[in-house]
Formats: sequence, C-alpha cells, structure tokens
Amino acid sequence: MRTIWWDDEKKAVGMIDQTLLPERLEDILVGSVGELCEAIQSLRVRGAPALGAAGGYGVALAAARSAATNPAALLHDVREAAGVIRAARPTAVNLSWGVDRAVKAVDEMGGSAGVEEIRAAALAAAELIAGEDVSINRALGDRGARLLEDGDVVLTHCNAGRLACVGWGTALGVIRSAVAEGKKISVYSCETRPLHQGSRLTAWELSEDNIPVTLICDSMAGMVMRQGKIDKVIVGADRITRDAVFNKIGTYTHAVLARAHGIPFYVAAPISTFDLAHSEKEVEIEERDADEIRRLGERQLAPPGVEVYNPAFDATPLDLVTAIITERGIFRPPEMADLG
Ligand SMILES: CSC[C@H]1O[C@H](OP(=O)(O)O)[C@H](O)[C@@H]1O
Repeated sequence: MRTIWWDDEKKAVGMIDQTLLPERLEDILVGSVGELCEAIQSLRVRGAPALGAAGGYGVALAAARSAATNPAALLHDVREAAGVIRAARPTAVNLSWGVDRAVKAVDEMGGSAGVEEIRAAALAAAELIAGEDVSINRALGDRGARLLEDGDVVLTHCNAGRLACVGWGTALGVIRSAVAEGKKISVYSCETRPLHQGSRLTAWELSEDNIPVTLICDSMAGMVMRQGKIDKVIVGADRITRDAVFNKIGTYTHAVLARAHGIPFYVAAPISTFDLAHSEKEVEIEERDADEIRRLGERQLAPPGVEVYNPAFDATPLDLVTAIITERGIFRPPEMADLG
C-alpha cells in the first residue's frame, strides 16, 4: 500500500489522509495545486520522501490540469505551480527536490515538445520519484539493519515510517529490515507533540506490523535512557546540511540525551535529503500555527491569547550524530563530504 499515488483516470493525486489516523485509514484525491498545498501544509501528506513524491506529482497535476493549448503557456503554468508547491513547507528539502526533478524533465523536452508530451514527461518524472522511493528505502533499511542486534530496543521520534515515504520507511525501514532478518526489535515511540506523529502514526504503523512498540511522552526519553532501556536511537531527517541534521522538533534533545548516556544516535535518510551546499544557518525552519500548541482538537490547553513559539523542526549538529544510514551506505559525519 503506497502513501501517495497518481490517479490517471481522474488526473488527480491520491494519498492517505494522515490527519485521520489512527482512528480512520482513508484516502483522499487531490485535484488542484491549491488542494495539494493544503494537504502538504495540513500534513495530510508529510515526511521528507513522501513530500518529494508530492512535489513531483504536484508538477504533473499542474500540467495535467492546465488549460494551456500551447507549450509556452503550459510551461508557464508548470513553473508558476512549481514555485507555489516549493513554498508550501520550506524545511524539508525533498519537496523542492521533487518539484525540481519534474520541472527539469519538462525543460529537457525542448522547444519542439507538444503539450501532451510535456504532460507525459512531468508525470513520468513523478512516477519515477515515487517508484524509486520504496527500493531506496529498502536498500537503506537493509544497510541500517546491520547496526541492530537481536533484542535491541530502539527509541524513535516522530514518524519516519512508510507513512513518511511512498513506502517501507527510513528510520522504521531500518527496523522493518532488521525484523525481516529475524532480529527481535522493539521500539519506544515518542509521541512527538504538538502534532503527535509518534503516537498517531508510528505507534499505529508498528502495531499494524506486530512490531512491539511502547508509547512515551517526549519528556520521558531521558528517563528511559537513564534506566538503561534504550540500546539505540534512530530518527529520520528532513534536510541534512554540511553541519547539521534537520528533523522534527525534539530530535536535538534526544541527540544530546543519547550522547549523555553513551547511546548510538543514528539518522536514516535517502541521499535526496542531503543538502550539502548549505549550512545550518541558511535553512528556514518552518514555524507553525500557535493553536497547534494552545489546543488539542476541541480542548483549550492554554489561555487563548498566550504567546507561543512553534518551530516544526530543530537542527542537530553532526558531532552528535553517530552515523547516517543511506541507500548508498552508512556514513560517519566526517565521511559525508564524499557524498558530494
Ligand atoms: C522520513 S522523513 C520523516 C520526517 O518528517 C517528519 O516531519 P513532518 O511530520 O512534519 O513531515 C519528521 O521530521 C520525520 O522525521
């Protein structure tokens, strides 16, 4: 089961609406760039690799739905849509990476291409991104599984599973691969306030796969590490610059705690999440709506007007990272420069 796909009959992007989990597993069809951006910003589709596919499919959607009857007008519509989609969530590099790959495929068609050829090129690029993702994550997972021993207890944060990808997962992909090899792995999933990807998505995914999972509050991570319950920490990533790993808010805290307790801290991410041309200080960290913290559904958890700071991601300096697990291999931070 894929997390995101193309519905050619309806010329729309299909996706699991992750805001409904764990209560309901339901698909939605997205038929416009505006609807796609809403789905991205509302985290109906989320997670770096899934956003990469959403970026590619967004370009294909723009091309398919454009009313343009000549190539120049269609290219204009595609490029305009590309800019809007890139801006939907600024921190995860895969969104713009997916958009750029589809736009590049369209540009490479050259001036003689007709509108249908341009539409086909955009969709082919998007399908390639989505199709590659599962095999990339399995390769990454299989490599990372070597780091896990039978009986390991792994702490993870947010959701870097198949719901964050087109399939299989990155951090949870490593766990799935280790389990597939016959290793008994159990997981501590941090709930990941304020949007609870850990409780709503990771705990759901692992329960569906019959992988033992224990849900904890984010604030309990230090205690379980100090109690000796955790053997490894594995998280995903949204962007890896030459000096830091950007991931869900709270990841940095776990990295510091892991270092304090002598626990290996691994990041699992495809090469497409690397952005070595930039440093930490050049990356925009998405800040989200204050009511995500002030409220929980219908419940008011704080005074309505209280000041809120709600960054969606934090940056973990590479010197706190034991190794980064990719489809090309496992890299200690100093070796990352070779990734180019
Ligand atoms: C495999 S990338 C998953 C990555 O994306 C999540 O962020 P969000 O749920 O806001 O898209 C989180 O940072 C995960 O580690």
